[in-house]
Amino acid sequence: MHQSDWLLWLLHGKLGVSDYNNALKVGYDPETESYPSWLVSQPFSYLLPTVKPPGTPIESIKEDMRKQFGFPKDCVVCTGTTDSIAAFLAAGATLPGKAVTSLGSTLAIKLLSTYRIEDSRFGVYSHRLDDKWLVGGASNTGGAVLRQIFTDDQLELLSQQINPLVASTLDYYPLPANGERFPIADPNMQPRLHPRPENDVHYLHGILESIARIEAKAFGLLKELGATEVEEVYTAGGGAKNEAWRKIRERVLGIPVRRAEHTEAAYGAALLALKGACQ
Ligand SMILES: Nc1ncnc2c1ncn2[C@@H]1O[C@H](COP(=O)(O)OP(=O)(O)O)[C@@H](O)[C@H]1O
Ligand SMILES: O=C(CO)[C@H](O)[C@H](O)COP(=O)(O)O
Repeated sequence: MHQSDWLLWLLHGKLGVSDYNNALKVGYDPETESYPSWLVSQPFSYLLPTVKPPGTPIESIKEDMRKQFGFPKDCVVCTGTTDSIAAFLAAGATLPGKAVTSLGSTLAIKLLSTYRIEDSRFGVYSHRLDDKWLVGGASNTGGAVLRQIFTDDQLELLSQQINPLVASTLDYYPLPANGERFPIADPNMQPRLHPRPENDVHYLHGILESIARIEAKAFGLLKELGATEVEEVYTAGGGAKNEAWRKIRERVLGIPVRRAEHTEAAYGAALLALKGACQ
């Protein structure tokens, strides 16, 4: 059971229901809308959840939960999705070639593509989004490694002093611990955060630029593997507020990079609930 399935179960009380985005990671195939036969033949397969499209009504909210949280009597609980897909939905990107990079603790990329791409050599997989595909993966770089070095206040102050139009020559691979998933899949990959210059503005500039290069490598890889080519990137998550970083990324990626109008994944989850309520 996925975390979100458990949380929803507390609300509706019907055990073993999931959506095809969360269920992907337990082997569900969203294209054939079934589990593969090798999985179904396992002795534990009775534990696999029943899968519905995201935003499908499951059940009315349990009476005790309804009273505890003050929901209306007609409140219905719907299937959800994963956090970075919810961030994609929140950003409002609807056309192939549009992508959302979630700069939270990690860096998660979702590119809307007409084609489905799977390549475990590089940690690339596709989530279904109605009749299209969200191609991408999640890198362990991102905000968690920044927080190991700087406070959020320092990040804000130092970033204001960066000149984003000038390329940093510092070359790092910022990771919070050993191990990377995408665009390099290597559980033993070591972080590279040295040499550290004396000036913290230069250091942060080098780190942000290096993370932007990882993002560019990721989009380049998706193109090589046959995904629809990225045209524009929206940004969600805690890193979305960093204007210097946005400009660095725009220079490094060579395409428009915008802050999403709604940068919270919760907004995307609410849109799914709205879809379910209209069914
Ligand atoms: N000004 C900033 N510039 C870049 N990153 C920032 C800034 N402020 C906060 N962050 C990063 O945002 C991250 C938190 O974002 P959030 O979307 O809440 O993450 P998650 O939900 O994945 O934990 C932190 O890891 C932090 O390093
Ligand atoms: O790094 C993450 C959480 O730590 C990502 O959000 C997650 O791995 C992305 O998963 P998905 O593509 O299934 O939404």
